[in-house]
Amino acid sequence: MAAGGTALAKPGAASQVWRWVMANFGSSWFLLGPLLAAYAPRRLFQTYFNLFLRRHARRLLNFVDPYVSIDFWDCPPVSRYAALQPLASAHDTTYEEVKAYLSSSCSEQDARELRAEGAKEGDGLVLSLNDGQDVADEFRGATLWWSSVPADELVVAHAAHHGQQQNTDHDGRRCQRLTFHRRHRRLVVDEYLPHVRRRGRDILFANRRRRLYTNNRTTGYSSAYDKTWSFVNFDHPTTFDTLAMDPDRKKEIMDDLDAFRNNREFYRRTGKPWKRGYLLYGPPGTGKSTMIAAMANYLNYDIYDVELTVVSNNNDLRKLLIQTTSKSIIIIEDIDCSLDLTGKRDGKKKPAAPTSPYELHGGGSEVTLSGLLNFIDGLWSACGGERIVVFTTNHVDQLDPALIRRGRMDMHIEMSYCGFEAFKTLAKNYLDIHAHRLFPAVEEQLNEVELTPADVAECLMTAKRAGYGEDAALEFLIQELKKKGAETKAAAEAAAAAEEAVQTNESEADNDDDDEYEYEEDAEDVEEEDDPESVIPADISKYLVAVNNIAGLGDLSSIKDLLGDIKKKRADAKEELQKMGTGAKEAAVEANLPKTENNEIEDVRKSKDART
Ligand SMILES: Nc1ncnc2c1ncn2[C@@H]1O[C@H](COP(=O)(O)OP(=O)(O)OP(=O)(O)O)[C@@H](O)[C@H]1O
Repeated sequence: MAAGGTALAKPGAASQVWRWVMANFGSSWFLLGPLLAAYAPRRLFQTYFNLFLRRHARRLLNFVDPYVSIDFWDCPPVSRYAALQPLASAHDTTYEEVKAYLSSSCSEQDARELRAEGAKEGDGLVLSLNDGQDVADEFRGATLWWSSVPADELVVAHAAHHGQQQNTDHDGRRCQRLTFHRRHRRLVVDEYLPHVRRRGRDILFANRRRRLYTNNRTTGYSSAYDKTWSFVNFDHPTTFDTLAMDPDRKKEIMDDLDAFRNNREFYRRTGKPWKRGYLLYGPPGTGKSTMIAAMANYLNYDIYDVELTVVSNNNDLRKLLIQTTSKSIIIIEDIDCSLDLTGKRDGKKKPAAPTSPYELHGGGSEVTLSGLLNFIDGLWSACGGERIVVFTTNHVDQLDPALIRRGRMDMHIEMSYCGFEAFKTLAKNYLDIHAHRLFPAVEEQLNEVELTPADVAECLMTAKRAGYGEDAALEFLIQELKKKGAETKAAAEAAAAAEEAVQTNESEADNDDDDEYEYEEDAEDVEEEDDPESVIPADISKYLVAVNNIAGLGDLSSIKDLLGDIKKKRADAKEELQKMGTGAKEAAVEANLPKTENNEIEDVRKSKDART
């Protein structure tokens, strides 16, 4: 307007310009003007602006306002359909991560008006900026500002700018805005934002409530609506501090877990999937399950407890794996009892006879060793990363070596009977004592007796429940250990006696076999030498003394018959002997067998007499 005013103030000059324009462009302007006005005045202007002016305008704008902003929108609620797609449901979590990051920054910084919301999981609170508040953040020498912008404000501005209807999709949503100088653009995009996301993820992970999952029975016909895993919150109180085991071994395991957790780059560099297998083996009650709980608490991981017997086939097993999250421990307890996994890797297992209505309708598990091996370290096992697989067993020797070879089960951990160091942990847990005058006596007994930590824990619990003090509780434990020692000794003696008896019987049986062997050889010699005397070896006289009586028979065929009969009789007698107890056996050897043989010999003699 000011320029127009000046022009009006100088009519002479203006009319001169006008005259010049009309002289040069008058005719064509009069022709084109109405056309342009009718068809494309606005478009023409936009094109002209984009081509020639925008660059200059932008330069000017940069000069006036060199700041760039990035908005992070709250995600719309996940649709029901998306929630049913396990792989697709990984919706963008950036907003949550940014908010978690800001939550920690906000509490440290001096923003005055904050908004507090309950964390989605766990008991924590998420603090965020109230509308209109902003907070500065420093990163590698750059200053950046975060502010919370109400969605309505953004929507109105956006709609006004584009001349559109207000989009109601944004209702109730919020936006976190990051503002920074344009010279930090690369730093922000390449380093700062990944840092914010990583840190936010860590905060969300630390605040979440841990879960213990178990797999639901599958039928082989699962649909997208089937829930593969069910879960409860995992609140097991066991830690490595309360786990009773040798401290050096415990430290070794903790170091191994640390090395696993902190070595993401190492796994990436070496091309190994980021996972590790642990085999826990030992007698019942030595703390295998307790160890898993301690591991989960130490790493802050979720637990997926796989019940193999309700997984119908290898395909369903793979689906289970896909639906586990990273930072988790997948366990298969009592792997030796879970399924018959001793079959050939590729061979299909022979279906067992159905034992329940479920199995009758085709519900039995067809998971094979091969399927399980793929589950542990096939291609699918690498998805997600940061996973630990744990097998437990009471009978490590019964497992297929392929299942537990190093590389699959990287660390084999033996959980053994309670030693003195382990006892000290239990004494601290249950009696709250670190040392006591009775400890040496307990140590002495523990060196003698094999008692599981579960047994020792139960003793101390019983003493505690009975209201015993420290002295009485330890005395009680010592008595229990002595009792157990006496029982063990008696059992060992009985076992040794039984063993000795078995060995005696076996050596007797061996002697018998030797006798038979020699006897057969001698009988063959008889045929050749035709000398009945030589048939009777003297050293088997214990059972065959009566045979000497027929030395004068002289009839080879009768002797052969006799030998055959005696042999059969002895075999029968031996079989009977094996069924008898030791005392009865001796009696039979002394009394029955010779008598039987004598009778037999007598019978043969009679038949011989009859023939002659
Ligand atoms: N090493 C241990 N440290 C602390 N407590 C233990 C330990 N071992 C056993 N316990 C106690 O005994 C109970 C049973 O132990 P746990 O279930 O861990 O044994 P397990 O070896 O897994 O037995 P199973 O082979 O029968 O499953 C636990 O609840 C715990 O209270």
